[in-house]
Amino acid sequence: MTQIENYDILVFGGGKAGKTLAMDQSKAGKKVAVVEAGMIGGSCINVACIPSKTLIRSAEMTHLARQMNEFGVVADNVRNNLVHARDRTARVVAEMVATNQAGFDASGLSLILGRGRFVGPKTIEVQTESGPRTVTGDQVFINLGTSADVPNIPGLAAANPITHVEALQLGDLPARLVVIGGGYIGMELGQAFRRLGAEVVIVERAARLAPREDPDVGEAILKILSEEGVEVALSAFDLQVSGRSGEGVTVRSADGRSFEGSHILVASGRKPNTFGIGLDLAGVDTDERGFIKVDGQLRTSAPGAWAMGEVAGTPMFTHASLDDYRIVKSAMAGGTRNTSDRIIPYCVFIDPEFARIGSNESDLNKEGTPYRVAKLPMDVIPRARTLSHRKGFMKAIIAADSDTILGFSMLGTSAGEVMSVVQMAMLGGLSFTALRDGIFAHPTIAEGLNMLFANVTAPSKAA
Ligand SMILES: Cc1cc2nc3c(=O)[nH]c(=O)nc-3n(C[C@H](O)[C@H](O)[C@H](O)COP(=O)(O)OP(=O)(O)OC[C@H]3O[C@@H](n4cnc5c(N)ncnc54)[C@H](O)[C@@H]3O)c2cc1C
Ligand SMILES: NC(=O)c1ccc[n+]([C@@H]2O[C@H](COP(=O)([O-])OP(=O)(O)OC[C@H]3O[C@@H](n4cnc5c(N)ncnc54)[C@H](O)[C@@H]3O)[C@@H](O)[C@H]2O)c1
Repeated sequence: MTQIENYDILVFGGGKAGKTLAMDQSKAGKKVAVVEAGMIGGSCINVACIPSKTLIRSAEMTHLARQMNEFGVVADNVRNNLVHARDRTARVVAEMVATNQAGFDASGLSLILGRGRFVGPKTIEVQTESGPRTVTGDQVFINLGTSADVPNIPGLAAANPITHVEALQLGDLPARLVVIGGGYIGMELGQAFRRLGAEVVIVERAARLAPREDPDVGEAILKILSEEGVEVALSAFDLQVSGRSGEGVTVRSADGRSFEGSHILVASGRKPNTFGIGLDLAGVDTDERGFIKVDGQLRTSAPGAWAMGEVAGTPMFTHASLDDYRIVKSAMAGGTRNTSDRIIPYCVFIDPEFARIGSNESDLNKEGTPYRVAKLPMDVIPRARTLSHRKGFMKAIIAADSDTILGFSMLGTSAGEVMSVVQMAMLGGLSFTALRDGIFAHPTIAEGLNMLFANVTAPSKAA
């Protein structure tokens, strides 16, 4: 065994929560090490949110350029250069990696690059370029993230499918991309590749897109994608794949439908990076899917070991992982913040965006909770007309017997930003009338909130 190096704080996996905690604790004077396989700054900036949103922006610009006539601009023969788009994406990623590296350096933490695995409680062996190192921590924080799951579909693994990692680095546009899964990644990248010039077919096993959202959301997204030429095959079960990605593939569903493509992208969910890393030797328990079991303050079953971010079953968003850091920091200082007392917003970066905070109709119907609903089509909002961004709607959910805002969903331009306005009202405990009667600048998209909340009906009187 190599000589053991001891740290006060040992962070295993440098995702959003882990790197933030590590810098914070190092600046506070603790001796801190981060064991990271190679993605400085974690998956968000290297292979996930940042490169996908950067490529999506290139796709959006291409799409807009094709519509220039509508705006009185003559732009003929518009086409996308994927190599330039890819290089722009790589530059944005490189800048953010450099910013993260500078942050690590300034904080004084030790970054140990190499794949790690537990060899005992709070003890990790790391395979670094210069050989194995063994490190321990008084407290260990596991933030290992997840990877694309390649489902057990006959022929899929043999087809050598690409994942988001390869898709975001392509220099040659696939002629026809078959996407397995119509969730976040499938919808975002499916639309982007269509706009970049590829034919795209999304094969989804659920009966509608965005199945966790209200049916009107999935229907509206389906219409938007279909109008752009993205083919969407719903209720596609028991798939079988033949061929190889890059050479030609065929996907068949049980009902006899067949989808051909040049490439296949798998986007059907994620699996935790917990396999083969000795969690049993560390005394850290996992659930049947491999996610680490934690309590409400993110403690694992092993004393002095915590888990944060996706690997701990936290909703798969960077801002949720960041909030795990806040919860752990609070818990370390004796605080009581808990994962059960937070509402996590999210935004799907299709165009127009879809964003949600709090409950939707489907959630409340399932619970049997009565509510009031107000809906507003985007095309009545003056700003949406000036921008020619008329698609989608806003929807607010209000308690049946009080003015409390229970939730907000929006499919429309700037949905992520407008949702944050409603989120602040919810966090501040404001009633919906504050958004109905507040003065918003004209003409902004947020101004639509005045109109939306003016549509809330009066509470029903108890009999
Ligand atoms: C294509 C895509 C787009 C996304 N877009 C968004 C978005 O727009 N907005 C949003 O909020 N979320 C988005 N997400 C989700 C988001 O990326 C994650 O929720 C976020 O990065 C938080 O991850 P994390 O902190 O759990 O861990 P990660 O950031 O995944 O970090 C885990 C780290 O552990 C390291 N690691 C793993 N195993 C080992 C090992 N054995 N030894 C050493 N190191 C190891 C990995 O290299 C990695 O750096 C997207 C995800 C994908 C895949
Ligand atoms: N904008 C964002 O915040 C953003 C963007 C991308 C990813 N993410 C995060 O990453 C997570 C993973 O994304 P994802 O798109 O891989 O997963 P997802 O859970 O969002 O969607 C997976 C989809 O694949 C379908 N599916 C599963 N197995 C299938 C099969 N065998 N055949 C056909 N369809 C199948 C599911 O029904 C589902 O609709 C997301 O849940 C999200 O939390 C967030």
